[in-house]
Amino acid sequence: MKNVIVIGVSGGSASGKTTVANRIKEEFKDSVELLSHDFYYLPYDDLPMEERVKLNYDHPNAFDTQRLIDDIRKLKQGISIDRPVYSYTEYTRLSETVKVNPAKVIIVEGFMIYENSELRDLMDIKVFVDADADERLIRRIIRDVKERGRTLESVIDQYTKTAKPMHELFVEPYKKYADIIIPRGGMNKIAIDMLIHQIKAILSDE
Ligand SMILES: Nc1ncnc2c1ncn2[C@@H]1O[C@H](COP(=O)(O)OP(=O)(O)O)[C@@H](O)[C@H]1O
Ligand SMILES: Nc1ccn([C@@H]2O[C@H](COP(=O)(O)O)[C@@H](O)[C@H]2O)c(=O)n1
Repeated sequence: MKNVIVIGVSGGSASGKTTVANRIKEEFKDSVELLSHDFYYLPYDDLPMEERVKLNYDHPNAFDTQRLIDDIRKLKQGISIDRPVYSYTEYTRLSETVKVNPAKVIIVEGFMIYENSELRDLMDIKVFVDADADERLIRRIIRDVKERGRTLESVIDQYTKTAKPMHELFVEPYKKYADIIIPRGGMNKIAIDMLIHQIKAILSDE
């Protein structure tokens, strides 16, 4: 397929990546397909739930990143894919898949997507959504308790033991690969308008 543009949207957990991706989707509508790195979490279905909840989900080894890379390559070639569906409440992959058709704009969203150079090199524009750690933690607590079936204690425990230290190892150091750093995420209208303008320029150039 001609004119495919791949946009990476990274940033720490609860920084506003999905909000920014949705703003781009609103603009380009059906020309956009969104692939989240989180869809590609490994299922760990050989382990019981009580073991799965203890794993480190902020490490590169927790993902099937090669499948995401292969899927992006297929979409760029005009081939549809069946992407996995992940459940944060079940801590595993569901049995169903979702068909994703090739689109002009593919957004790849995830907190650790710039850590893998093969994945990074597939992207035409790399965005990093920036937010202070305390704001992200507050948002994460609210979201994980409301939407991901977690207790306050479990969110704080996971944040302290894995999410925060892994962010320092696998997210923050890779911010340097971003082309654009967006503070205030989805609320930053000027940055998002500039990004939309740039996407339109690339699409009309090709
Ligand atoms: N700029 C913002 N100000 C306040 N809350 C925000 C902002 N951006 C996102 N949120 C909220 O924070 C939570 C996480 O946002 P989301 O976009 O899903 O982040 P991410 O995809 O990076 O995890 C959501 O509940 C969202 O509504
Ligand atoms: N079973 C899982 C899998 C992942 N997580 C956490 O999700 C975070 C990434 O999602 P964002 O939308 O916040 O980017 C990541 O930090 C993992 O710790 C989880 O809690 N449980």
